[in-house]
Amino acid sequence: MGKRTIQQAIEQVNQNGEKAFIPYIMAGDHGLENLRDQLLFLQQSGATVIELGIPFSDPVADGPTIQEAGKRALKQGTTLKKIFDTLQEIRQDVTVPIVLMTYINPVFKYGLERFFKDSENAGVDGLIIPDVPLEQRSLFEQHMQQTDLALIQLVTLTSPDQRIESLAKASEGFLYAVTVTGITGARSEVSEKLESFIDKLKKHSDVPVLAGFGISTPAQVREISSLGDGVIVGSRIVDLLHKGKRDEIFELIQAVRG
Ligand SMILES: O=P(O)(O)OC[C@@H](O)[C@@H](O)c1c[nH]c2ccccc12
Repeated sequence: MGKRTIQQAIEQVNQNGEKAFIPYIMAGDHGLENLRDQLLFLQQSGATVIELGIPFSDPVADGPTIQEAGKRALKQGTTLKKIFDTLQEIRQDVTVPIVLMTYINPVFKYGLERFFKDSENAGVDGLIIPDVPLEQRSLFEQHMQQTDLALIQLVTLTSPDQRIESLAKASEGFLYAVTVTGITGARSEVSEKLESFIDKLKKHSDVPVLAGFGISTPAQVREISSLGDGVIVGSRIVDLLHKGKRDEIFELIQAVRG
């Protein structure tokens, strides 16, 4: 468990000549009583790591699909405390590494020290906190250092070179290459600049480079995963899970196998 677990899981898949697939789901969408089943389904479908979103009332970086999932989760009474309790109960059944994606506000509300401690106790391996820039890391550095959690950094196509370098160096577990500018959600064309962008990231990063945002079809999964070490898919997974189309999720995940 911890920092190295995420990187190792991805590298192991890559060593087998395959790419990594990280599905994102919203914790508590359809009730936390279903979280175990959802995670096990993703694991059995071939997920390398799972990104689990914490529902929040003001999700500035989320597209409409994930915003709706967050609203559904909140309506079900999902709280951070209940998520940790559920994870603790089910964690031993789920073998894939888990990354929590949360905005900083719920973390402050929960209590910084308590958040990092409970994350670790619940078997969380890494964190994505998109609204805390690298420079502000000192906000929680002290508490984070007492844990073995990986802090995953996001880089965008529009980041200046120097910034790309520092983010690539700082990222733990993997480096998240944001492949479109703007919010999350499906889109149809692969950016031409993507290939050179991912090459550049690979050069500066000691951890695997995975691309995410706007990936929604098996063809896109195949194409984009081939440029780096794997892909992250959120909105499409959330949508298919909501509609009960599990066979399509399976197909999407299996697309990383070529
Ligand atoms: O939904 P998409 O377009 O497939 O993109 C993944 C993304 O949703 C997921 O990683 C995520 C959900 N919320 C976020 C907020 C910031 C960064 C990333 C995320």
